[in-house]
Amino acid sequence: MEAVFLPEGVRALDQQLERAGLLELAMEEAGRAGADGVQSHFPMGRVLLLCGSGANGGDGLVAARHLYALGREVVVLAQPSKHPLTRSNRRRLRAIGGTVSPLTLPALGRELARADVVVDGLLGTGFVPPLRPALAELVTALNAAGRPVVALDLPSGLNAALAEVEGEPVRAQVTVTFSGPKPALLYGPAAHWAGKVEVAPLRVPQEWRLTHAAATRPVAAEVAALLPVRPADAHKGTAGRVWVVGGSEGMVGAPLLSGLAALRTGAGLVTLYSEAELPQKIPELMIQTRPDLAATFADWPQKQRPDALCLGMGLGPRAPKLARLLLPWNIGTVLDADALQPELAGLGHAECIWTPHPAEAARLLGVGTPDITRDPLAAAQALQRKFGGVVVLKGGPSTIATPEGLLVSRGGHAGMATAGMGDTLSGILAALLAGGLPAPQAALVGVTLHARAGEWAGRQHGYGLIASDVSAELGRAWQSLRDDLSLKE
Ligand SMILES: NC(=O)C1=CN([C@@H]2O[C@H](COP(=O)(O)OP(=O)(O)OC[C@H]3O[C@@H](n4cnc5c(N)ncnc54)[C@H](OP(=O)(O)O)[C@@H]3O)[C@@H](O)[C@H]2O)[C@@H](O)CC1
Ligand SMILES: Nc1ncnc2c1ncn2[C@@H]1O[C@H](COP(=O)(O)OP(=O)(O)O)[C@@H](O)[C@H]1O
Repeated sequence: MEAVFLPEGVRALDQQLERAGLLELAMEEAGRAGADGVQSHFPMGRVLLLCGSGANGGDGLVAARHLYALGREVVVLAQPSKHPLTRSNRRRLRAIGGTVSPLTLPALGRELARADVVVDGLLGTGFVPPLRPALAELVTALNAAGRPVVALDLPSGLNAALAEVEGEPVRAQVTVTFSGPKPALLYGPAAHWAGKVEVAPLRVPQEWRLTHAAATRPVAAEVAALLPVRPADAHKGTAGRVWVVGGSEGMVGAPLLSGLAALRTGAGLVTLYSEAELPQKIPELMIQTRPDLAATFADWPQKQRPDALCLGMGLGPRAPKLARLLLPWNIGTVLDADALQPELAGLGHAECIWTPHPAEAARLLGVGTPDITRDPLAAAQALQRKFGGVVVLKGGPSTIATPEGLLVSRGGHAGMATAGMGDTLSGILAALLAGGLPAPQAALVGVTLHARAGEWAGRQHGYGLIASDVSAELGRAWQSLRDDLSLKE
């Protein structure tokens, strides 16, 4: 289980490490991981290390010592050290013959001309934006030189907590981040500056890491362990009955995509309910057309209710009324698209999943879309508190808010940025709910399957992949996720 950290979490963890007398060892491990990152990605040539005055600079000085010991040609330009461990690591570097020169613009210019790779140990989680002008000038010069950069913890000038970018941060090819990733390394546009992100968890007790984490990012095997296993004598009645309630004139494809995804995720019986005529394109789907869905469901006998509902895709303005009617059924319910309306605040129950994309999330919270995308963790949490149940704030990655905490998804493919992809996710989630997974687990498994199927489809179709390609790959995605579990066992 990987931990996602905000700066305050890193500070609290550092305090705990300091009390235990382990902070120095943690910096040693961090610096060594940084040096290993340089060695594995840029094994040849002269290394220029830029070190700030805080602990991030200390990591840089440790990295310099390891690289020097490995026989690399090393040049260190550093600001005056303020952190006690940064000071002691400066002394250690000097003790083995390394030199440290003051970090000035002329010195940087000279050394950049001769460097093959640069290590950015200027600022980490202690950075408080905006970047002061003297450092901003150095960062601009560094980026203009076009040398490959390995950033320690995060590229200097990025606010670790946020996905937004203010001013010009260091542009890194590789970022070696410590303890766990920070939101700025997970979500664009900030993450675009970090290059390839490698996590050096540091040998910190798992419990300490999780205590101070803002969110977690489960590894594939942890998600795979949640996949339901069906008995050999299963039949369509036990494999989960899903209803998709959606579609309206001109919007007839959305419920079909949800229905297809529900079938491909293993739902035994999938029925589409709509007030519009839906084309019978997928023979395995049962289609029920009703002139007034609210009247149809008002007196529906409890015994004939499905195992899970998927509501809102292309449904139009009737969606909130139907949501009010169907949420009290208290069965697994996915609310998407037109069913994502602020008037439904507080109506979520333990088995429901709201699936907004950022613009829908903004509508639900009454804020602008940039307020959502700059801080997806906070937005997902606010949505969960306001609407109840489980929230999947969609994106690449998606953020899942449950009453127990926040999760960040892995995987996906840029080709998934196409219409109908969210409808597909809704169908997957509904099938998992119908199969008996509790909503928090269904959200995590569903988002992971969707992303992985997108990866498989992306290999074949690239940016031209369409939503039904993702459904076609769901079986392979499921199987490959199970393989991750078997490999671990
Ligand atoms: N558990 C872990 O994960 C571990 C993490 N570790 C590492 O600790 C790092 C955090 O270290 P940290 O807290 O010392 O802060 P850090 O990022 O070095 O920045 C402080 C410096 O920034 C400066 N500064 C601030 N704002 C500025 C601005 N706008 N413009 C210009 N300058 C500005 C500020 O200057 P001052 O305000 O003091 O003048 C101060 O000098 C973390 O990222 C990771 O690398 C490991 O070592 C151990 C285990
Ligand atoms: N670049 C990407 N990487 C990973 N997943 C993506 C990416 N772009 C889109 N997705 C996923 O595709 C889905 C898009 O949903 P949405 O915008 O609601 O589509 P629609 O409304 O057209 O059905 C979300 O689940 C999102 O996480």
